[in-house]
Parts: sequence; structure tokens; C-alpha cells
Amino acid sequence: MRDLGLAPTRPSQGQPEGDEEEEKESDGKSKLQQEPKPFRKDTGVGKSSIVWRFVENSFDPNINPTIGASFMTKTVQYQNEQHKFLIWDTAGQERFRALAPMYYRGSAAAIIVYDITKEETFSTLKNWVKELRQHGPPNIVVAIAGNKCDLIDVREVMERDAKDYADSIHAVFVETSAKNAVNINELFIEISQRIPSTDANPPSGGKGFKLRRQPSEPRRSCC
Ligand SMILES: Nc1nc2c(ncn2[C@@H]2O[C@H](COP(=O)(O)OP(=O)(O)OP(=O)(O)O)[C@@H](O)[C@H]2O)c(=O)[nH]1
Repeated sequence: MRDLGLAPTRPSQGQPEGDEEEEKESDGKSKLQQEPKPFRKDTGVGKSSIVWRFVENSFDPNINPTIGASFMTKTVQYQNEQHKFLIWDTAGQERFRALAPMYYRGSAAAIIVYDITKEETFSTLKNWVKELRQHGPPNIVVAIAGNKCDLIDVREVMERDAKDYADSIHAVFVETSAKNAVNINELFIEISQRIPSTDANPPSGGKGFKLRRQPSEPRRSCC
């Protein structure tokens, strides 16, 4: 059995700032006008839906936004091994952003999700990559998921561009649809394959997991 800590990114905290509402300062300027919010576009990309599809194999079109974070686990039999995923699903709203380091610091991998129909979510993703590189665990596996690939008619982010970017930072990349269950299991399996085995990296304190590299399962082309 191997335990895989995973943190789909995007959270924070502190005094609620309001997400979509603009708060007015005493000088009458809104906070939006005063300071850039590099992570503002994180909500609604489908992080929770991806986790739900993976853990419960279900999809809720009326799912509520995540408050703070939620935690789920799933164990999958993959070839001759059991992989246990310990997953933190973090909130995308700006007011929860400061919580993010709590989740990614102890994680073996992070999935950064963007919405293929919203270009700004892809730009935001790069800020997360930077933050993970600067403040995350040195060997954290980064995965990029371009979600909602069932909405191909309103696509704003080209798959090739996202793939080129992912390759440039050595990240796992896949386009997913939580709605249609496309590439969800493949995403998690590919991440688990990238996490070094305990043979190569002896764990401290006797905890960890053993994993051999296996050939990737074929991915489905998204829609
Ligand atoms: N068409 C389509 N809609 C999706 C997909 N995944 C999620 N959605 C919808 O997108 C909306 C947001 O989904 P969530 O899973 O709550 O997104 P989130 O990123 O977790 O949002 P926060 O919790 O606010 O950070 C919901 O209405 C979902 O039903 C998908 O693959 N395809």
C-alpha cells in the first residue's frame, strides 16, 4: 500500500475579503482597483467535481463552492499494487487563498486545475506553479488538468499551448471532464507513477510507499 498526499490547489484565508463582491475602502476605491488579485479566477474550474468523480464516480451540476477545504481518500488497485490517495480539495475563492500552504506543504503532488473555457484560469495557473516552486516541497509532483473539455465549442485555451507549457515545467498534463468522466482516473494514476518509489527515496521515519514505474494507461482524447 502506498499513501499519496494530493492537494488540488487554490485556497486562502484571513479576514473574508469577499470573492466576487468588491469591498469599498475608506477612500471609496474598491480593493479590486487597489491591488491585483493574481489568484482571483480560481473558483468554479471544477476541482471538487474532479475529486468527486474520482472518489465517488459521481457528478453534481449544482455542487456548492468549497468552503475552506475538504478531505477525501480513495484506494485504488493498480496492477499489483494498492495506491491510497489522501486528497485535500481546496477552495478557489480568494478569501481562502492564504490557507493553501497548509495543504501543499505536506503533499507529494498538487493538481492545478484550470477551465479550458476560461483563458484567465490558465493564466492564474502559472502563479500557482510559481508559488509551488518557491514554497512547496522540493520534489512535489505538479499536475495540470484542463477541465471541462466537454465544452469544446466554447474553448479558450488550446490543448497544444497547455501541453507545451506543462512540458516546459515537467508537469503531468491532461484535459479532463469531470462531467463526462474523461481522463479522471488517468490523471491520478499518472501522478502516482511520477511519485518516486521508496526504493529510490528511502522515507524518513519508516513511512512511505513503494511504487514501480508502469507503462501509462492509454489516455482518452477529450471530446
Ligand atoms: N460542463 C462541465 N461542467 C463542470 C465540469 N466540472 C465541473 N463543472 C461545473 O462547474 C461548476 C464548478 O464546479 P466545482 O467542482 O464546484 O468547482 P471548484 O473549482 O471546486 O470551485 P470552488 O469550490 O469554488 O473552488 C459546477 O457547476 C460544476 O457542475 C466539467 O467537466 N464539465
